[in-house]
Amino acid sequence: MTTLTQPLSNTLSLNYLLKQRSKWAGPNRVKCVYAFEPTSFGIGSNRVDWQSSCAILSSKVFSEEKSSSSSNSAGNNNSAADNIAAVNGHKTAVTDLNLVPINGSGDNAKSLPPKPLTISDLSPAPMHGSQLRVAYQGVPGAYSEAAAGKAYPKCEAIPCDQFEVAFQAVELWIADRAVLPVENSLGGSIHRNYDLLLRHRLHIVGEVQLPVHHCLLALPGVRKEYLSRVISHPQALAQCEHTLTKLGLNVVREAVDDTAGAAEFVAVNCLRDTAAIASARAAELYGLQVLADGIQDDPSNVTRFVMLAREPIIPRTDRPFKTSIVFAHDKGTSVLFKVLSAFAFRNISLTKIESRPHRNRPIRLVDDANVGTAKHFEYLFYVDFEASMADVRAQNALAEVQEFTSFLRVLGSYPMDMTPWTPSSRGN
Ligand SMILES: O=C(O)C(=O)C[C@]1(C(=O)O)C=C[C@@H](O)C=C1
Repeated sequence: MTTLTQPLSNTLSLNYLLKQRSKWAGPNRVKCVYAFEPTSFGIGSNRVDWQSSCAILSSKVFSEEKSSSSSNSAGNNNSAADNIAAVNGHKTAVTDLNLVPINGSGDNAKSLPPKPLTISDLSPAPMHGSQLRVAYQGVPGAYSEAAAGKAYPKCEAIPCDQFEVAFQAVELWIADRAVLPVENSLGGSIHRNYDLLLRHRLHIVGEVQLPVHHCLLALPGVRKEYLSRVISHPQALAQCEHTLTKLGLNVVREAVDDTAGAAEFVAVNCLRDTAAIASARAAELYGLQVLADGIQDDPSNVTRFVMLAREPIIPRTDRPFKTSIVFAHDKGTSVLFKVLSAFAFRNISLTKIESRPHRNRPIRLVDDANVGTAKHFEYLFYVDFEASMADVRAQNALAEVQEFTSFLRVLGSYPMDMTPWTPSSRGN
């Protein structure tokens, strides 16, 4: 039987942060310093939570700008703001969410032309008033660092040695956001992060797509013929597999934690027989030469990253949004078909469906009467669809999905990355 551990309270997290931050701040990497039993499911794991999440998401649509003092779609009389506080467990979320800029406000709002929204505008500013701190997995020069910079141009990027640590950094208020890869156009899904999304209670607040342009890096003076080994992140090795062969490199491939970490390893250990696959920026940072440029098998190689925060953002309808959900069902054979048809009938496009085995890992479900039971599911399904939770079609589709499933959680509703991109451009 799995028992849920108490989530760290904000006070606890802040005390912890005060103790640890001086040690971890600046260039030091955040390390996994403690372990806690991961919660099986967080906010939105049961029907009541999910319903209130949906109610909040649907009742506070900025484009309508109406007072939402009347009853909300969950059928109670709380204001949307109260609901946010209830779901997130503290009132600060309300203030936080009000920081989202809406078409200019204040005395001179009318004279200003409407400013185009950026992804970072839609995400609340940090409560501490300083630079946004963004956790990523890897060391400086990693693609994840570049993705953090693309998502939040003025952020302080905080390197973490594992994905799990990046999640924890946000949960413990050491970072304000985490930016993590979820899929690559060549290598497919990064399953570890799908599993972690489920085990942690962070919300997806945005996405960025980063063109990934790999280089073969070695110590200055080293020639290709000297190489017996190439090291990199497993995804990067997979993305360059054919090109390595075409380059005539008869080398052992070895996986390490991240691309820039591989470059650093070659440089620090003065390895003349080893090359790293990493970015041009990693070459500059660690003093390596570029032996081959653009070695990814597909020039359109792109990795999709998601931005995670402690609070959800308010979904809107005035620009394209995506919503990510995860669900499971424990009976019936046509459930998946029914779920997918809930979107198809409403003309909602699905951009991604991913199934993850969840065998022998019990999930604690809590019903409306607060009675908990442990259930086993064979698979969890992750679905991304192109609609905002502020869109009635999405609300209706999810209400229907809820009928067919035993577990449903909205991971986030967030602006789609619409950045125009050309394969030849270097993203890093
Ligand atoms: O190792 C890095 O530089 C990363 O940021 C990780 C990562 C990944 O996990 O997929 C990110 C983008 C590339 O697809 C290759 C590696």
